[in-house]
Amino acid sequence: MAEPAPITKEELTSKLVQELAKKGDEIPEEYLQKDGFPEAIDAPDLWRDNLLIDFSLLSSSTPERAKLRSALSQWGCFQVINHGMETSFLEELIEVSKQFFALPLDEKLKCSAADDVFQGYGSDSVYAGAQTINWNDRLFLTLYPEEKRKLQHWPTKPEKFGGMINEYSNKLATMTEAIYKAMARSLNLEEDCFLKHQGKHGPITGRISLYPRCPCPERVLGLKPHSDGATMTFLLPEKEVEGLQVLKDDLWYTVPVIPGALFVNFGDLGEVMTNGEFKSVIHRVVTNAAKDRISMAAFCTPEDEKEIGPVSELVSIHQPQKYKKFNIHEFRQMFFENYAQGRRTMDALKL
Ligand SMILES: O=C(O)CCC(=O)C(=O)O
Ligand SMILES: [Fe+2]
Repeated sequence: MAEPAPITKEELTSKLVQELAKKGDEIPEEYLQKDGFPEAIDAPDLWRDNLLIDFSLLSSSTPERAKLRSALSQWGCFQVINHGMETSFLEELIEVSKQFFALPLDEKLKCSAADDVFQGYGSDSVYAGAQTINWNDRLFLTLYPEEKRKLQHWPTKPEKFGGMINEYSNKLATMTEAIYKAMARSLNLEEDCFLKHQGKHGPITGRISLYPRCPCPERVLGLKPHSDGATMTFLLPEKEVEGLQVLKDDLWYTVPVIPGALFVNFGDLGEVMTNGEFKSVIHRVVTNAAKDRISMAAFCTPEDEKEIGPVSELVSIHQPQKYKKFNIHEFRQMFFENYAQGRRTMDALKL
């Protein structure tokens, strides 16, 4: 199956959840989860202790790296604080994103994803195939490195948007490098082991999502259970509205919003790279009837020309290779095909 063909702006508009939500409380069948879905557990202490990483300690503290290792191998995610970005800056990023989604439709369509479904403003239903559709609209943008940005899809309004996103992306690129190093050291590997494998300037793609308030939250998901087609994802949530949940041992856990913290999760390419030492976490987003929710996800991937596969340092007689080797183009194709059929790409990557 090929990637989806471009669609017209009219088709795109007809699939926007924000427009649908304005029409009233009737929800089309294709958004409804037939059998509902299980509730999540609140375990706030876990997120304030075992799964909370102090970024400023990663380069100097062995215990902090051990905590990182344990979080990634057991859960595939953590929250990170003391990363050097002010809480007020992060809150403003969400605010500016809110302002984008609040613009008139015509203005937003200037960044439309109609001609390229993986860049710009649009909704998931465009390429969801015959499955239940996610209750969200989003703005997809290549954030890093700068020369890969497709600026025709970048909003010019609000005016602050471009500058703030630029600052944020550069900061994430620096953080990624430091986290890859700490991950390697936590596994007693050479510090540059994962960095060499990924390249220093692997693309970071942003996905800013709007989950409009939903009249039927018990039957509708903002984002269905999935794992990310990335090595690692940084997620900046809106401070007042929770929605993200992660799966561990068949139970769902609410991810609480910790002001100023970023949620970091491992994706499929990260699990492959570490030969399964670190897990690609399955997660989902629930909706709520009271408020819209905004989040900003940033997906880190390897440099395009890198071969993807488990690093040789984590393959041995005692630790057989668990995943195939492939390149990013093969991966994107597989990811899209599996996504459209509601399957996990991870399963197709196993040997
Ligand atoms: O909105 C969120 O909290 C999660 C977003 C996400 O999982 C994704 O975009 O892949
Ligand atoms: Fe995700």
